[in-house]
Amino acid sequence: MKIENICCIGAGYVGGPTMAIIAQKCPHINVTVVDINEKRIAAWNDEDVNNIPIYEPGLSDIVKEARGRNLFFSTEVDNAIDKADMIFISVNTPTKTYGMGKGMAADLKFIELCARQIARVSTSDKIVVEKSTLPVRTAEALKNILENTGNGVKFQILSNPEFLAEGTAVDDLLTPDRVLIGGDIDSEKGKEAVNALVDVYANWVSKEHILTTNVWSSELSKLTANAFLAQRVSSINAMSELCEKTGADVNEVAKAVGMDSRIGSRFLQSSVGFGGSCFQKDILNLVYIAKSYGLGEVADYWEQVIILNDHQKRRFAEKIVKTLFNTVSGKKIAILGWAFKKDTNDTRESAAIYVADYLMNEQAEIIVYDPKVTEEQIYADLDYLGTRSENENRSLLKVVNTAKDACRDSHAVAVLTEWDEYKKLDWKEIYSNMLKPAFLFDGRRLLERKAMEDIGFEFYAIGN
Ligand SMILES: NC(=O)C1=CN([C@@H]2O[C@H](COP(=O)(O)OP(=O)(O)OC[C@H]3O[C@@H](n4cnc5c(N)ncnc54)[C@H](O)[C@@H]3O)[C@@H](O)[C@H]2O)C=CC1
Ligand SMILES: O=C(O)[C@H]1O[C@H](OP(=O)(O)OP(=O)(O)OC[C@H]2O[C@@H](n3ccc(=O)[nH]c3=O)[C@H](O)[C@@H]2O)[C@H](O)[C@@H](O)[C@@H]1O
Repeated sequence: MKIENICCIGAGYVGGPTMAIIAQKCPHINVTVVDINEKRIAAWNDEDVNNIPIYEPGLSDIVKEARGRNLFFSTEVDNAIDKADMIFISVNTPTKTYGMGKGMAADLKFIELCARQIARVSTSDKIVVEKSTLPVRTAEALKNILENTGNGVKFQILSNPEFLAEGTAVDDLLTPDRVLIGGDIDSEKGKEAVNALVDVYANWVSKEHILTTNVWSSELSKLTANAFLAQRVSSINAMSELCEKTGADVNEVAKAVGMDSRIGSRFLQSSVGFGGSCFQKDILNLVYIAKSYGLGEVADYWEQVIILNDHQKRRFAEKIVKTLFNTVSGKKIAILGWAFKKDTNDTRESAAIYVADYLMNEQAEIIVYDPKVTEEQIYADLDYLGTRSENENRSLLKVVNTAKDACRDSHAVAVLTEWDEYKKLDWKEIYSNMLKPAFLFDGRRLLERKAMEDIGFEFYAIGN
């Protein structure tokens, strides 16, 4: 079976970059990315490719190359669905904020809406691909919706979770560690569908890196991968606190431990806590699934990863207050970095939001500088928390355009995102423009203790 037309529902952090790469690597396939968010689609279509809605190194060049040739962005969802042989569902699956499973389960309403829409408008057989991260056995529900249309159209459902990380999305998509495709491999039609998707990826990924499994293994592998990655961060962060008490240095510990080839060195960077749209959401989802099968110990085991992460964010903020003589009321604190990691403009679940909120509760005046995050986004993140009124958020926190401006006349500086440019700042000048004693809190282990102390800073770094 040869795929000629692909439709992707959801033009977000996954749908946009993933489809851009497919379009670039498969010029013989027409790829249409659709979304109900008109502003987002307009931005993807902006004449100036620098204005596409997602910042990812290398992405704008790929969009420039393929857009208008075989890559299209549109709000005409029905049209694109009907034309496609293969439909990726790449919509958001956030944690539920209401009703059963509130605060834990994944909210699948957007997924269900997509399935119903596909069922309603399709007039020819289609392969439906789960690209969103979903609870194990979601394909069963999708199948149920799709197969009960009564119009004779046949659907095959595949699971093809995405493992890209933000900030390195283009590289991750071009050279993935593996592509995972789950399908109904016990049936001929199912195998055909799996092979059709394998063939798409085989345009640039070697066959050894394309793994096929049954649907449930594929769905569960995605949650498992994120849980393992987040667990490593929480594990090293747990050690960071012990390091601070004992004189050990968490970077040295991470290096020593990571050199054991059975452990490996990646994902052992201690930090102010992991953020991002997925780690927390996917682990909560895993905990909820385990509980729903009555697996209390399994649920508790994974929940601890989140509990430790919340603790890490809180203890960093507490450290600032304690160090500043137990009060930050009326004190100016500069926050460098709002994105949840470097090289992305995504701020979802960023540790910076929680640290700022904590300090604002202590009546600190916060000044933020982030090279890629807009003022509008920063206020939206705070307003979303609902801790205080919109007016109060705007009076307690200001956003500026340079690190120098953020730090001027401040009592303390907190580095919360590991942007490369912060390493190259003129820290001497920053120090000279701050109130004394000048406190510097490094939540990312970005700066050298000795160099900072030589300048005169009172320096604190996670795990050291
Ligand atoms: N952000 C990431 O780095 C990764 C995310 N994922 C998973 O991928 C999925 C998508 O995540 P993101 O791209 O970050 O989300 P996102 O929020 O950036 O994008 C989702 C898009 O879907 C659109 N949408 C929702 N319902 C729709 C509908 N019925 N019709 C048309 N468009 C609709 C929304 O308007 C939004 O633009 C989630 O399940 C997430 O867990 C997986 C791997 C990496
Ligand atoms: O499902 C998803 O959404 C994605 O989630 C993560 O990707 P992402 O959240 O974009 O970024 P990561 O590089 O994993 O970082 C997540 C958070 O952990 C933090 N982190 C990461 C690594 C580390 O050693 N220490 C650490 O504190 C980062 O600063 C960041 O806040 C996974 O790495 C991807 O494989 C997955 O596809």
